[in-house]
Amino acid sequence: MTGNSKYRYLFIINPVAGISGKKHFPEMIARVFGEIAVAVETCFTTGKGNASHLVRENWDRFDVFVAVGGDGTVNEVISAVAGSEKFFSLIPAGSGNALGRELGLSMWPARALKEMVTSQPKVIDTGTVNGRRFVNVCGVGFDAHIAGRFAKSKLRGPLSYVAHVLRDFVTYQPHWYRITIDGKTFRRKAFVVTVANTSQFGNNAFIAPRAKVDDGLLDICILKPFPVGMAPDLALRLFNRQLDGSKYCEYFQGKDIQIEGETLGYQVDGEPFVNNEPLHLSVENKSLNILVPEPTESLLARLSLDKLMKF
Ligand SMILES: Nc1ncnc2c1ncn2[C@@H]1O[C@H](COP(=O)(O)OP(=O)(O)OP(=O)(O)O)[C@@H](O)[C@H]1O
Repeated sequence: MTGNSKYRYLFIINPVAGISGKKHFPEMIARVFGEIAVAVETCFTTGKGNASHLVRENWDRFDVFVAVGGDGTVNEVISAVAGSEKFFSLIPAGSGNALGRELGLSMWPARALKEMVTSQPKVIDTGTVNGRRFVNVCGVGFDAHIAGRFAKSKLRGPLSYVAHVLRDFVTYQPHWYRITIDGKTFRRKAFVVTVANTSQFGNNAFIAPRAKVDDGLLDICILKPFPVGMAPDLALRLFNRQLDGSKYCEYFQGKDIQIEGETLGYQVDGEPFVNNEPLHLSVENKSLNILVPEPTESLLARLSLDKLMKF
């Protein structure tokens, strides 16, 4: 028996997240968790918004709501759990898996599930944008453009992201934005303006390398227009946690951010939205109880990969 045996778990599985089938998940979850938790149930989402609905519908029956899917599923579950005494957890099974990677979880669902048995409680920050909750990143510009493309695409998985980026980044036109960070306002033409609670878009693309999920701050990365020839250097920096060292990047930290612009399609944890109002973003310090295993080999593997890439 572990300390987690006192909890009642609801696993909310998105059947279309990522590229792997999910039909075997309920059986796998019952096998691993059946004997150690007070109660374990699984359910499948039926469409957009359904994961939040499933949390609310089952609120009193469970202590831990587990998202099984990608960052869109995570966003829907955390939106219903944040600010309460209930716990959130996740099995990364999507295309980008930004939060799972940030927390050092295994990208192999079966392994992540086994590691979850020994999870420890932690409290992390979330952000809000015009009243909508996010846990990873929110942004305007090229990332929002790609989120829109990806949402319409039938192909999922990391390679689908790469294909969209390669197809559109040469022709994408940067826009002007009026940005206010903790009361200081300035204008910038930008390829991307990202406001980040965690350091990455997903797939270890570190748009905000200094971001920490529990520091009470949002990190703002402004990627200015750059010559096409600089794309390989910026891509290398993105995956090597060094984007903030580029002369095309301006980097800030703050708690209260406003973004105004003519074109304000934006993305929230990878999901696209259209908006005609200025975006108001703020951090909610220590607003989400999570249950995750201590970072082990999966995080260590990532760290040693980072070290290798520096040589
Ligand atoms: N049964 C369903 N049928 C169709 N879409 C669904 C269903 N359940 C959930 N969705 C939607 O699927 C979308 C994609 O899910 P999710 O973001 O978890 O996976 P992903 O996009 O593959 O991974 P990532 O966000 O990590 O890149 C979300 O917008 C979610 O609302």
